[in-house]
Amino acid sequence: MSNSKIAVPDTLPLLRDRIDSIDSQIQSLINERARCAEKVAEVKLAEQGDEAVVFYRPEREAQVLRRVMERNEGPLGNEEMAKIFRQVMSSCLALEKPMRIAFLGPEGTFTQQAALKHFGKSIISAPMAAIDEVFREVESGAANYGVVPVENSTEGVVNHTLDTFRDSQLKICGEVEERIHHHLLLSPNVNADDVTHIYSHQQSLAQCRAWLDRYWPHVERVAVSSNAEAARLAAEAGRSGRAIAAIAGEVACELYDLVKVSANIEDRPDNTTRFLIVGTQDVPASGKDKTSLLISAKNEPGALYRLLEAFERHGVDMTRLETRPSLMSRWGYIFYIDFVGHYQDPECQAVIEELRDRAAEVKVLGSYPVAVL
Ligand SMILES: O=C(O)C(=O)C[C@]1(C(=O)O)C=C[C@@H](O)C=C1
Repeated sequence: MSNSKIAVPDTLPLLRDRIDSIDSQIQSLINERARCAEKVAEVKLAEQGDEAVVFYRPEREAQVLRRVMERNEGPLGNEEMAKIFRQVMSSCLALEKPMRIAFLGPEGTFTQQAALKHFGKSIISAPMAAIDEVFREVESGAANYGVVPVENSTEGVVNHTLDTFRDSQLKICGEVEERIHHHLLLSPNVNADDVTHIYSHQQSLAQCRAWLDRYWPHVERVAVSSNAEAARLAAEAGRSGRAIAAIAGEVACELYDLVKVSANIEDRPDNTTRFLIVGTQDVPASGKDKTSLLISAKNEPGALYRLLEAFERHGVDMTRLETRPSLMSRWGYIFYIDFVGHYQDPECQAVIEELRDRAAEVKVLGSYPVAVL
């Protein structure tokens, strides 16, 4: 008989006794798991050496979380259960080695929210002022990994992130998707009727454009470096009695003690942002992976067709294509292509080889597990 079929008592004291006893078993098991992780760290150090040791293994984490979801029988939902295991693994990894994660700051940004979703809460947060600073922090070894936004379902790509990959040797080690909910926030010291300006990041202002046109058509919109910065400025203004509202998310609202004037004001309810995890390691296949490429192509008729044709012929599923103008006058365009599969899969290897024959440059930005959570 499986555990889920054991009879549940039906009085409050008995139910609580039962919960206490289960908690104690769960706690012992979590510590037993943590001891295994400590041992894993010793084995990795012995096998790989101090310099080369890689504690964080995105492909293994993705496999663990997928398995949790597959075997889950409820009543807790699959995602809810995976989130619990996400945090257990985060604690275990911190025991092996605490990870310093650089992200597009300041504290309270959606990028920080994405970093916590991907790595769990047991990380050392390192907020950076700009996307290229996130890259530099990882390149210099000051941070283990970085988190940057790459595309939004309403506003399209974050060009700055794509452009930074041109000159960086960093690899994409993972992706994470976050549903973006924007709120109009104000200091509790001021009145909504007195609002003179609305601050936010330019992308957030754009994502709420229709709502702003409808409800705040005459209030000046001001683009600032991030929505968390907008929240900080709104809080600061409120302290001197100035009514400046901010558009930002939940984390920023809490961090700066603001109140929500209106919640979920984004024009599209399915507004989602995709973030990338950048690091220095090549991630082995997890069984469900994506690969990102950067391709410089000559500006000549049929150039893009010849690139795409290779995907079709080998049956490799392309999930994204972005075009950026090349910075070097000699080449016309840079394409960013995402496709399903790992670069070591035979059919993906075949495509990449053909692309190398047809393009000026093909850079594999990384293969990484498809986002689980
Ligand atoms: O399997 C490993 O390599 C581990 O280090 C263990 C573990 C885990 O807790 O399950 C922890 C960190 C890694 O990122 C992956 C998995």
